[in-house]
Amino acid sequence: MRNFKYIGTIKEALESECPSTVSCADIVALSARDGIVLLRGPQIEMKTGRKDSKESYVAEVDEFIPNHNDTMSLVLLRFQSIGIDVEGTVALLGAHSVGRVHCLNLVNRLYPTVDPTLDPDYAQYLKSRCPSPEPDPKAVEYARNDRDTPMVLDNMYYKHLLSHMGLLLVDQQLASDPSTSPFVEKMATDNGYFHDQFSRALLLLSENSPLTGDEGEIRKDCRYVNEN
Ligand code: HEM
Ligand SMILES: [Ca+2]
Repeated sequence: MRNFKYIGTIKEALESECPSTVSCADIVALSARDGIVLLRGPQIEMKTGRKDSKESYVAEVDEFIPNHNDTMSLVLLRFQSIGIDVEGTVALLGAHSVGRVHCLNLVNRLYPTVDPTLDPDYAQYLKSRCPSPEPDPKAVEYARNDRDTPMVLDNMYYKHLLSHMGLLLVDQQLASDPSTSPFVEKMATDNGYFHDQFSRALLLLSENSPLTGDEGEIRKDCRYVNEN
């Protein structure tokens, strides 16, 4: 989302070469595929042919996208409802082996008291990154998801979870919940296993109820539905 502008750049290049042919939904999916390779993750063969929606469903986002303070059982239920099992959900969260989290989403674990499940040294570091209990929502104040290998999609995320260095509550819960912790332990020791499960689950995610044929359109500008 942080670099959504590049979706527009890719769309412009495609439209000038081959108008009204490649959907924004396919651009997003293939960008994820290529981003994963650039971050030294697995090569995932993805299908194309998704259409873009003819309406905007912003109101449905809150209903279907899990929140980082949700319980583990609710998070698992949400993924299960689109055919992704517990093992796959644990693997998908491994995407938090790259990228950042804004302080706004972290301060609830740091102030007024530090979440006791958080490693104390790590909490101290996070406080230095996020010194105010009430960060300005517009400020670019953040902590990296993974301080050791921030630009590699590897199993470092799971090693950190086992050392109580999960950044979001949802991350830390993955290591403590009995239904997910066995997978966390296995992924922490086996990067190949993590990559295999991540590939399998990302394919399922990318093929979740696509619009085909007349159900959708090829948007001209990814930020707007077509006029007609
Ligand atoms: C229970 C499910 C999930 C929750 C609650 C969740 C929540 C979050 C939150 C709160 C952030 C920080 C956003 C910010 O402060 O700017 C974040 C970042 C991120 N998430 Fe997730 N996430 C989930 C699943 C996933 C999945 C399935 C993927 C991909 C397969 C993913 C990939 C990422 C990435 C790459 C970032 C870093 C973004 C950046 O650097 O700008 N997340 N997530
Ligand atoms: Ca990493």
